[in-house]
Amino acid sequence: MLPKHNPTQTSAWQKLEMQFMTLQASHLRELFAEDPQRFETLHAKFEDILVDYSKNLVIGETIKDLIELANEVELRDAIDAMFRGDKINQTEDRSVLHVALRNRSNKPVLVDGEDVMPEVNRVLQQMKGFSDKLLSGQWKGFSGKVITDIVNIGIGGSDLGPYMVTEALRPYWKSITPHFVSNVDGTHIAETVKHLNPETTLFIIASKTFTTQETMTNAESARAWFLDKTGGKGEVAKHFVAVSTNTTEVTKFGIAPENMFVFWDWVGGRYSLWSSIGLSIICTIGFENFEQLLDGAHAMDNHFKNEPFEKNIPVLLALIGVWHNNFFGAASEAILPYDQYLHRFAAYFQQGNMESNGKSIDRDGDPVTYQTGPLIWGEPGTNGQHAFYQLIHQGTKIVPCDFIAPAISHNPLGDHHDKLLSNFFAQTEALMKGKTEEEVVKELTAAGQSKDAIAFHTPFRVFDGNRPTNSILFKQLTPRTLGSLIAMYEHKIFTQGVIWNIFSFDQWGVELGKVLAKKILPELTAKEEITSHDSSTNGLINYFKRLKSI
Ligand SMILES: O=P(O)(O)OC[C@H]1O[C@@H](O)[C@H](O)[C@@H](O)[C@@H]1O
Repeated sequence: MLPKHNPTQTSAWQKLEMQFMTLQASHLRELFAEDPQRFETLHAKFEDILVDYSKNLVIGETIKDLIELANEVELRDAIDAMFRGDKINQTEDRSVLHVALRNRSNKPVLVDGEDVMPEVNRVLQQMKGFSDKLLSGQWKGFSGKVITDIVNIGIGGSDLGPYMVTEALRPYWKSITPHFVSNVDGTHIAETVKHLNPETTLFIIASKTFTTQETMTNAESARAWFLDKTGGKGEVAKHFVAVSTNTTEVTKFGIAPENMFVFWDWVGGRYSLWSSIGLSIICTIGFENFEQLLDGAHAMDNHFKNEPFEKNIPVLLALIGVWHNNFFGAASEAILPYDQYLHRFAAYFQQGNMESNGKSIDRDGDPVTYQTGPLIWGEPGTNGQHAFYQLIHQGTKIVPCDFIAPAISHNPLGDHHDKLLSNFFAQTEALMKGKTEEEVVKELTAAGQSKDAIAFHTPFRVFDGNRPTNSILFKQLTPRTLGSLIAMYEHKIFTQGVIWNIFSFDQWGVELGKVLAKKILPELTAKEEITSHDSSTNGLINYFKRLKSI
């Protein structure tokens, strides 16, 4: 079980409140001027990944108190409980063992007294065998042609991870092109299959439960499209495989047991890309590259499990996040990768973070009296700079940002990468330093502006600065590095959940809407006026029906 502590009742919290009083009156520019060693003291390294957290309004003492907070809430015990396989997902009575999926040491991990590693390795070998056959052309479609395209049909955790990773690792693609269909909006599947050849396309139906409305609807439509396009000659068994924990439902759908790849209830949907949910990743980048991804995550797992908190990157990032969220009142965090390949990274961690820590009931069942998970958002640099950075630089809200960049591009075109990285460095410097009134006046005077013009223009051109950022810099976006980066954020989320005393591995908040949608569905085709809801919902449904002339 996880230890339970109200973080605001710890002595560290009181100390942090005092620190906040002092620090909120200081400016990062001064802190850098006062301490030339600031970068040296406030950065951490893991393999070639450097995390610079010196551009946050913290001093050594703050980090010390934040670590004391982690100690007071017994974070170390919580980490051990997860790795040990304790049922820390108490509201679903499940272990939380995505770390076992990438446990490259193969040391036994017990769930209900049974080692899960043999099963994990068996499914990995099954996926290797399948992807080898597919990529070598040995697996043929019903008409004898090799598979050129795969379509992963899944949603949430059964879509976001594989989609993000295959996009991030495009330089490692082999002979098969992956496609992803998630939305129940018919446009998604229709537009995806439009240009595909059913003879050379394989569908992977990915769903932990195999009951998710969106996925099952899309899977049925895919099967109908396949049978229609092949004039009924197509063999479903050669073009459909499934990834699920639910063997009964998979069999009912008509997928042969040998074409089913299982995983287990101790794998959370949003932590499942390491399991057979990663089948589309393996079929795209090959098994060896997927192993590298697992290796990178495993190395980060060991770092998280063993490093003292002073040097522990996920813990430090989590603590700094708590500092911004609970003391400075920052409601969101932006993830800003300066790497086009990471264009789905923020979207991926929107689910990872917000579904895990978007909770308001503590582990005793009581409402929390403090802020929990932040809103997560972001776009790749430099696109964001020309869109929403205005607010980050001069708006009324504090948006702590993670800037992420590789030193070496997979596409070394002219000076593109140096230009990209010059922006990466410039933005965090600008956000930290800002631009003073004095500097603006000097600049306008040098430009020959009149006194009146200077007086008018100055306030708009001042930048307060003092805006917090982390910079995460590494050599190149390889499968191994990506594995480490994903695991780093996963463990940051875990750490924060422990501090906030909430259950990070359930998602009851998504259920209510699903239930109501089921109730509404038949009402949309019923002849009569709908009166069973509130006036707004009734009004909207009835107007929709009028528009559709039902
Ligand atoms: O993989 P499944 O069972 O189809 O579930 C997909 C998604 O369903 C959503 O309802 C859950 O909130 C997600 O956590 C989950 O990833």
